[in-house]
Amino acid sequence: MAQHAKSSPWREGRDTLIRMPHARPRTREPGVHAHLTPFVPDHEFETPNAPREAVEPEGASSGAREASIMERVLSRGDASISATTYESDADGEQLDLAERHSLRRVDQLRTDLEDVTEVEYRELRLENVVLAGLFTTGNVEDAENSMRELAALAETAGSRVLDGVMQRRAHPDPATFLGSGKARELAEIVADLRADTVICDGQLAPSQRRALEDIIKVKVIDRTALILDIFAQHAKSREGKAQVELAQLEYLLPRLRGWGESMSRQAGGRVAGGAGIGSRGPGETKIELDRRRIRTRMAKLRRDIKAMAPSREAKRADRKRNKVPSVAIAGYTNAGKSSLLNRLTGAGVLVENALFATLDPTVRRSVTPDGREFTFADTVGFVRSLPTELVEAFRSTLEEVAGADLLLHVVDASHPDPEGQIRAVRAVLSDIDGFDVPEIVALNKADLASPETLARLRSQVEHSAVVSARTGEGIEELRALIADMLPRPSVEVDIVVPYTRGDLVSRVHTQGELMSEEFLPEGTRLVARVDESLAADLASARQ
Ligand SMILES: Nc1nc2c(ncn2[C@@H]2O[C@H](COP(=O)(O)OP(=O)(O)OP(=O)(O)O)[C@@H](O)[C@H]2O)c(=O)[nH]1
Ligand SMILES: [Mg+2]
Repeated sequence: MAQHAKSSPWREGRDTLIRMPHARPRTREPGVHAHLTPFVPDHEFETPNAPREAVEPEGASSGAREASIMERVLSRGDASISATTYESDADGEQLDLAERHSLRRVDQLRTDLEDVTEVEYRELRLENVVLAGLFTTGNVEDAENSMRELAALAETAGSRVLDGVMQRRAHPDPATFLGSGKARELAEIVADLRADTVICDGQLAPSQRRALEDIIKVKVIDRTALILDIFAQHAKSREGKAQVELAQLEYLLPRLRGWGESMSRQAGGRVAGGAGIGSRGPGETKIELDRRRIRTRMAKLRRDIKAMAPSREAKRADRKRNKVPSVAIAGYTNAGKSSLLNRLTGAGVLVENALFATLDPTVRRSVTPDGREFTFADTVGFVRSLPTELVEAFRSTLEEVAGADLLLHVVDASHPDPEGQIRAVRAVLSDIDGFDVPEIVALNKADLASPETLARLRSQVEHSAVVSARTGEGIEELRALIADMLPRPSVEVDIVVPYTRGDLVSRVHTQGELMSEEFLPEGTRLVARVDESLAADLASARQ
């Protein structure tokens, strides 16, 4: 064990919490932890540091703040709920980085819950956090990776990770997640560092969270809440936003007790009167009111999402009808999916050195080297053990993948555990009904990965390409592999198309595989492979 401790960044010990100074990838203050190893080797954390001022004016008393929140909530009738600031159904251009950052600056932990009800959840502001994890099964590396990922997620959410601690124990403590003694040690660390939030690496039962908060005296959240928060910050499309909000509410509902028992309280008459919800009876608690409003909001979101579905369905049906083959790009978050898509298509899809830069499906057109058209769809990044509340929120992305002709699975080959990432992605995909799409594994970040790792990974997957989205290495090979694995048009034709039907000739160029083209007096003679519908159109055009 001592050996292990030496090579590991953890300061291990059976009787103390294991601290993980490396959990702090971006240091802005000179201090003890200034020499930290980044989470991912290429993480430069170049994201501009948005100022993190609080939303409320300085000096605002908590009473005044509460009143202003209340006002905001009350000024939103049901009508404004449907007019929530959803942006266009962006299915392509999602480039407004500046806008994202300004959004983050205003309210870095924005949650759409503000539209619904005043619950403590949305007062959650992750500023200075300490991470807490359990180190259950023997493997130190896994535990470290999981904590590093949590640290990177926390950074993505806009918080500063001050420290990380882990406890070695076989099972989470049913009452307090960490053992209660360890929780008290953690409370001291938190007080020392003046942290305001603890993020637990796992899922906390509502009662565990409350018990931990009672001991630690600051907000405690779990991995799911953190991921939800990031999703809420990054969702761009109308549907993405609605789905994330629904997931947030689902998560929130059983946890409506407030952050610590002391914070739950009875609603004053002011709330009931102004909210315009006439059905509230005397003596009903604020929490019950919130719960009802949340359910109403959830029902509305479900209806909205249902109503949005046709456009996506229609788009896909359209592609199906035109028989444009599609390639879905999937992979672990931060693997380089968007970068690779940019390389392959020259598209300006957002690339950001933060996890979950992409939240909505983004479709691009491309052509194979032999001229066949197809589409690429970028997708959201996966995380290890994606919380179940979130799976539904990503169905739009996942459906995109399931409906594709080919899966381009991008892997960060420079990650400490690429196999674990591959497994995580495959596990989620295999959960989708009828998922049966041929897969190409793109071993990305070859510029950083070791040749041994690349060789090992290559030997484990059937169709792979070693690439670097950054340097362009291997991109041509990948293109060729994609062209090779895309479904081929099935009908072979040898046909003369009259010169009046240039449209058909160009369709053969873009959709078919052209073997030869010859210009005869009566028209263009084409020898090609095309799909059935084009073959039928060609046949009917023949004189
Ligand atoms: N060195 C190196 N860095 C890369 C390469 N490909 C991507 N990156 C970097 O990895 C980070 C993540 O890239 P993205 O393309 O945003 O990753 P993604 O998989 O789309 O991430 P999400 O959409 O957040 O899930 C960025 O900082 C990229 O510059 C590569 O081949 N080599
Ligand atoms: Mg992306």
